[in-house]
Amino acid sequence: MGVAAEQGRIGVLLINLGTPDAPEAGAVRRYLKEFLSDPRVVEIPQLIWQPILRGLVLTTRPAKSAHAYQQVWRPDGSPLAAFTRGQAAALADAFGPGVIVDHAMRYGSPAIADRVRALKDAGCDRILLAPLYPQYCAATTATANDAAFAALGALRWQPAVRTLPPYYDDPAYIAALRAGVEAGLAALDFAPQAIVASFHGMPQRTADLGDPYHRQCLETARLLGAALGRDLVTSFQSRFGRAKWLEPATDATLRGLPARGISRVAVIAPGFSVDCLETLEEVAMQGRDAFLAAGGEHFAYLPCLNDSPVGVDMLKKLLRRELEGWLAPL
Ligand SMILES: C=CC1=C(C)c2cc3[nH]c(cc4nc(cc5[nH]c(cc1n2)c(C)c5CCC(=O)O)C(CCC(=O)O)=C4C)c(C)c3C=C
Ligand SMILES: [Fe+2]
Ligand SMILES: [Fe+2]
Repeated sequence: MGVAAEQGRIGVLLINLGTPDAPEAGAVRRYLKEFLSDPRVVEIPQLIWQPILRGLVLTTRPAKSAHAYQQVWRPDGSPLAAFTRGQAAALADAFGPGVIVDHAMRYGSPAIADRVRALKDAGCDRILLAPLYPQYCAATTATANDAAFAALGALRWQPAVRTLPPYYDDPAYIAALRAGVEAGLAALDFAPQAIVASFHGMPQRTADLGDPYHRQCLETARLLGAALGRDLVTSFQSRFGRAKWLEPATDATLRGLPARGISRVAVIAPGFSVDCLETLEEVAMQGRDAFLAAGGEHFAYLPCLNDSPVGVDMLKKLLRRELEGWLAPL
């Protein structure tokens, strides 16, 4: 395509992780191959990792994961994709006619490179990249930005670019989480003795090498606990592979609560911008089963902010702030 006919627009690109196109082994295999081949995600030299990935992981995991995806798939697709589309749609007109809000996925579609080019072709000479991860992790935030920068590297006439910083301690994020938890608790027919805040895990080594993700999760939990006026039990889920991951693990934590006299629990996943396989299947289904099997009596999973008005308002606030100087002050 030639030079865009119109310039002077601003693009906002919401970026999330990505998800398979269908809850079937073939589609899951394609997704996992791209995801787990990212050196930002699995930090093992490719010469060693690729034979394990192709010979072992991609021959066994896709069928199991496809089965898990089938438990949560919606008529309009993967929950992660549907909620991310919902966020982009709800934000579409948030910043006026000169601002185009779009969304992309780091793995699968819509691809980041395609959406960056589309924004440029639509006349955006300024783009705000917004990886929707409250806590920074190189395996999520950095690789999303890397992919966008790689796409920019192919352009003769690059737009100016900003990136949304992590927002793990932002008062607007904590307030939105608090509102979501309070509404969720009010709708329950039991009073939980504990609230478990489950974050996605990562290898302990990644934290030791300087990734701030772990301490940003702990800070989010501390601030949210203070806002709610009660301590949260913090844990880390979705362990992958044999290395030591962040602890305590969510499944072990849930299994251990009844023995500590806690038989009524609510679980939240504040690190996930939207509900997805990891929250809806691993926590809300497997976690519930584990807790009840260990003697728990009441279990509730409270949804992520997703495309709720409270969640979208919070994103609007964060994004508007990053657009300061590009847009006239409010
Ligand atoms: C080496 C493995 C992984 C690291 C490191 C990792 C970090 C990480 N992931 C998220 C958010 C999500 N992960 C999701 C799925 C998922 N994650 C891994 C592995 C690692 N994640 C796998 C193999 C999978 C696929 C599912 C499976 O086969 O079990 C998802 C959900 C995707 C969906 O389609 O719904 C999210 C979201 C974060 C925030 C993070 C940082 C620490
Ligand atoms: Fe993950
Ligand atoms: Fe999982």
